[in-house]
Amino acid sequence: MTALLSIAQLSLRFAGRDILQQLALTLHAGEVVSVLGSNGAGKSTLLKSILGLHDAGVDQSGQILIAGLDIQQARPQALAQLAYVPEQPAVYGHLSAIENIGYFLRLAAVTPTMEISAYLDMVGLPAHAWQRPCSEYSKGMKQKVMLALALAKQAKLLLLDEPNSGLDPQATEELNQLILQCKKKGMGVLVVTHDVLSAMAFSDRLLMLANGQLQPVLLDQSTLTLDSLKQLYQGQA
Ligand SMILES: Nc1ncnc2c1ncn2[C@@H]1O[C@H](COP(=O)(O)OP(=O)(O)OP(=O)(O)O)[C@@H](O)[C@H]1O
Repeated sequence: MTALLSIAQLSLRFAGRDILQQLALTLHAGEVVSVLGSNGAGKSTLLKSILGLHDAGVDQSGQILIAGLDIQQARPQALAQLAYVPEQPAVYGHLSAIENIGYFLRLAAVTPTMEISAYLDMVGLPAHAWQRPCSEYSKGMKQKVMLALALAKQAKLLLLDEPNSGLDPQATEELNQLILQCKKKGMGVLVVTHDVLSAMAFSDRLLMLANGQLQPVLLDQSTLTLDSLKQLYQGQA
């Protein structure tokens, strides 16, 4: 089975400082992987590498394949396979959910297999909001629009940056369930987060980014304390 995300020997330097060092990661269909790490560890840098967003001048080496497609050599085809939800979901405030999704699908030259409203229904966005401008939406509602777009686009790989930040407990639970729904549909999901409890709830694997590399983390919710987490982040666990 082709991995949906395959990263090999990824190294990246900013101003002579190593941020990622020979980093490796493989993620398959139906798998949710969460990346934890201290502030400044390089989590957003890693996402940017996967998205091919670094300036041409950035010192980066290694290989990133999305559904078997090289992000450097077949960028448009590789990017067509993924959906990215940034920490602040990027939707046009003056457009409604339906208009936003319609616009982004047209940009991607994708014809959805169902009505856009069916995808909004699937992610649980209340019908009364569908035609309202997204500037009136909460963060959780904007995330739902972006997840509906990911489903309509039939993205294979979903990247989520800090999805739980700024969400109240109910919105957090709804988002966690949506991530599991994407997993059930066979998407591969990569989450960068500081919300360890949520990550434990929806992830198949937890990884810690430290010293430019990803290491597996095993956590037991029953013994989790702030102290044990601090130790984990300091590499002493
Ligand atoms: N364009 C850039 N030029 C130079 N240094 C950068 C650049 N972007 C990020 N950095 C540095 O690279 C390091 C990793 O940053 P990054 O934003 O990836 O960390 P992070 O793990 O996402 O942190 P946080 O949890 O705070 O969001 C930091 O020291 C940051 O200052």
